[in-house]
Amino acid sequence: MNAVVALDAVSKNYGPVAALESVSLDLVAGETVALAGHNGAGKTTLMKLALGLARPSSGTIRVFGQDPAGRHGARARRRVGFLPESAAFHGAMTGLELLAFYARLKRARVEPLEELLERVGLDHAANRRVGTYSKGMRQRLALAQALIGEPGLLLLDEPTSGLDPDSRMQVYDTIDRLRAEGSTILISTHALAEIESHADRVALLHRGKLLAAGELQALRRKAALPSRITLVVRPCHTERVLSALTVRAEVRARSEERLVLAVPHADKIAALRDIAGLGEAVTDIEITEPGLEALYHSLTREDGR
Ligand SMILES: Nc1ncnc2c1ncn2[C@@H]1O[C@H](COP(=O)(O)OP(=O)(O)OP(=O)(O)O)[C@@H](O)[C@H]1O
Repeated sequence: MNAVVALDAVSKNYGPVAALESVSLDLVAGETVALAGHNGAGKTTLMKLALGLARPSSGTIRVFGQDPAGRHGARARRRVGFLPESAAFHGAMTGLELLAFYARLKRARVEPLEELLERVGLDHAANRRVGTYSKGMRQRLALAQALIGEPGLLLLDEPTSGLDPDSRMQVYDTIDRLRAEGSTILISTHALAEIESHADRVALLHRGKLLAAGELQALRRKAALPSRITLVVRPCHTERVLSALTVRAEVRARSEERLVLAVPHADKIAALRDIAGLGEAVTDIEITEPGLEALYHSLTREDGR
């Protein structure tokens, strides 16, 4: 399958700082990949390389088969929509005027702009001055700006940064809709816990290195992190529950009526069978699989950092 974005052993140095170290990563048409990592991991640098705003120190990057910073990069760059980490707009213009301005800059068609505002849930505010928009509305306007010209690739740099939970949800709703329509999207984020359900694959960056890339389920299996089982037990039954377990289980927390266990993924079903056999000694159960944050911690520990 042809990659929309293909990085092959890409390194980028800023003087002594290695912002990216030999990163190889492909993004194929129709998939949403979360580029996840903490501050300074190299996420924005990777986006800048994909936009042709910077060149790799070594290795190659191709966007739609072209070097985006090369002689023929303009054709590829025109097919990319970009949401920068902090977008600033002129407050005196209306949402619609602003999109028309950006459409002219991009030499894109101006007619479907109302439709774009509708897609990001801003049609009701099309003729309001941007200065009266909330931060969440401005971010959705920035997303609409990135969608001008029906780009084949969307690069979203920290799209939910600094937003309250409601606004974050609205941005994710828009991203989910674009994803369902088959857009190709690269989202950079340090909000590891919340990105999980909004991407097909995750690429974990840490201090310029790609720690892992793949579907979350597969990464979880590979990291073999334990599942967390929380049990509510009848008073004074915790010991009985523990002695009934035939699998390795680490007790993470314990009180008279509550047990929190860490159980290896491979032993989870056997543990549940043991617990089911206890009848009414256990009154409630909750199973939590390790999230992206736990995975990231485990991989950075392995990496010795
Ligand atoms: N123009 C530059 N000159 C010098 N160092 C830079 C430059 N741009 C980035 N860096 C450094 O490269 C590293 C990666 O930065 P980058 O902005 O790509 O990370 P990030 O993952 O996007 O971080 P954040 O989440 O904080 O935006 C950091 O150590 C940063 O200080």
